[in-house]
Amino acid sequence: MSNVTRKHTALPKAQILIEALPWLTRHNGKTVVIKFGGNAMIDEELKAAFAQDVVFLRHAGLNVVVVHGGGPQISAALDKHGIVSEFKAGLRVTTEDAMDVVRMVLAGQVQRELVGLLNQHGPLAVGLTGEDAHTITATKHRPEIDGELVDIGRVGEITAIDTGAIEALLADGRIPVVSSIARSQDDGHVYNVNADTAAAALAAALGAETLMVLTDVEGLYEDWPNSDEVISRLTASQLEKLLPELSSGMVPKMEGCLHAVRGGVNTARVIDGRVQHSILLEIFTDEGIGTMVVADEKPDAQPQAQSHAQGEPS
Ligand SMILES: Nc1ncnc2c1ncn2[C@@H]1O[C@H](COP(=O)(O)OP(=O)(O)O)[C@@H](O)[C@H]1O
Ligand SMILES: CC(=O)N[C@@H](CCC(=O)OP(=O)(O)O)C(=O)O
Repeated sequence: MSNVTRKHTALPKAQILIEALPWLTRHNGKTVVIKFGGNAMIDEELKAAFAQDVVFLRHAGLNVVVVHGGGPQISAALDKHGIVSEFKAGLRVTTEDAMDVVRMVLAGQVQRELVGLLNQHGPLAVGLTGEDAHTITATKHRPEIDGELVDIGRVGEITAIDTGAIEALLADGRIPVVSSIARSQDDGHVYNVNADTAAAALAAALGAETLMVLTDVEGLYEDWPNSDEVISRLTASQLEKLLPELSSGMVPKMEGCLHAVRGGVNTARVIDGRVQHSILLEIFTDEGIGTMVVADEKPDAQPQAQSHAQGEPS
């Protein structure tokens, strides 16, 4: 291949990199928390592409924190142990025996695998659970179902986040990979925390710019399961109104997005983790793919928007 031909074939690649510049400039030095859902870990190729995207962001100057799920992997392991999986209010009913399995699968299998994939690109990833260095502290969670508080075992409600260990890792150029297990603040147990909830709490506590939640749907469907119309953007207040209508896995996910945005995170996004390089796709589309949750418009911005609408010809 001649030098001229080489230049011609490389030019579109340079243009593609330049298209990412505004996003990368905006995010340089900022923190992004990426939640990789167990349902999005479909095959080896997808997991490898996820690791490439995360490492790319890290090398592009972002502080990346990975929080991983593993719901289907836990259910499969519980099944092998003859323990039936049951969910209430979108959360796994976690007996003491089940908790051992949850911890083994999340910290011993899923987290180890992701750390391994990331570290194929260099000495970057360090795995930890919420138990380490008091990163996540919880107390027993009793969700309210039909007006009654129910006991769902060793499921934790986050009471405190200590970002010290994660921040030290980020300052050292590492990629923390966090399993959603919490230490107890009062009874010496460990608790199972939904990974969306953990990711959102960490994003808020870290003052992250963005929370990205990778799952197995395109985003939040407007009228699930009847239609596949994805809501592309909604404000915190709009989401709050929608919450009571949501079901199953979307409940902790969207509650988490709301918590993150109300806690100061600029945008929380639910994106389709089944699409290869879905994280990088976000960089190249201004509005992003999937569903984006943003803070409510500032009060002083509203009158302007209203007067503009009023002034329009009917
Ligand atoms: N309104 C909705 N829009 C999209 N998905 C929904 C909605 N309501 C419920 N779901 C369900 O939530 C699931 C995603 O949550 P979950 O299974 O917990 O995934 P993950 O392992 O990624 O956390 C979807 O696969 C879908 O079955
Ligand atoms: C309390 C609770 O439900 N914990 C979750 C933790 C894993 C998780 O959240 O994984 P996904 O993100 O893949 O769903 C569970 O036991 O399944």
